[in-house]
Amino acid sequence: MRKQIAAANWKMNLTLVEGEQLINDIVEANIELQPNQQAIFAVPFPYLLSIKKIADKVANFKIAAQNCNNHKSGAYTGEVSAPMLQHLGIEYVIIGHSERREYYHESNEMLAQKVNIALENKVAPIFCCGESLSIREANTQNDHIEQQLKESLFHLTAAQMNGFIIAYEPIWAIGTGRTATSEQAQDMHQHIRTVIANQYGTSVAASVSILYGGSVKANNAVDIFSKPDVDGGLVGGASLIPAEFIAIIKSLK
Ligand SMILES: O=C(CO)COP(=O)(O)O
Repeated sequence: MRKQIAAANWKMNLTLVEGEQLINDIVEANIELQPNQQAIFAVPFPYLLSIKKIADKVANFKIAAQNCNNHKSGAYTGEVSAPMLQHLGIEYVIIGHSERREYYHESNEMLAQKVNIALENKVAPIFCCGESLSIREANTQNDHIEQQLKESLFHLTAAQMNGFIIAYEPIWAIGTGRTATSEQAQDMHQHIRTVIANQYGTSVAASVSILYGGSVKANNAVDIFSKPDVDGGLVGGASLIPAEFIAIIKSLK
């Protein structure tokens, strides 16, 4: 049974004290998670260990970094490597968020390198894909997403793809309050699963968790997560508010 995941992406928000307060509030809610359900907190690099210490009180609460470099080590001032994350005990890393693709010019090819280096170091990628508004308006989103997956992931073996996590985040729905409808999310998630099935077979495709991201809130999470190919969400703004994110975790199926 594939994982159902509520992932918080704090982005570049909160002081450490505010972050600790937020995760403490969520821990204290004593949410009962099923064995296949997880909450993942993608926090700023300097907070990884402090937040991990609090999250570790709950078995299915995990920590993610928001990025890693595409090299193992070296003269890359200001960067953080996958081996560093592994040695901190960080289990996940977001790779290819649209904000990094846009502001830091991360190409599909560079993201393939990041995926490789994360996997080599046993940090599981949460690989993001998504289309811009102009691509959606031209109705070429399916081809666009397929290309992102092919160029960044399809060199992987079936064993590496088994249980992989992908986040579909339409750029036009991020931070805009304009969420995709649950039908639009389901259509794309089904497309993603079909593309994976064509490459790797149906059993690998069925094992991949596909999260939806883009203005997920407490009041739309149940509807979006109820769709058969939606395995939870990657949540920005609403993950910064305890009551909102608690409700989103409770909306997992
Ligand atoms: O980018 C996102 C999560 O990675 C989505 O952000 P919002 O939930 O704020 O739209």
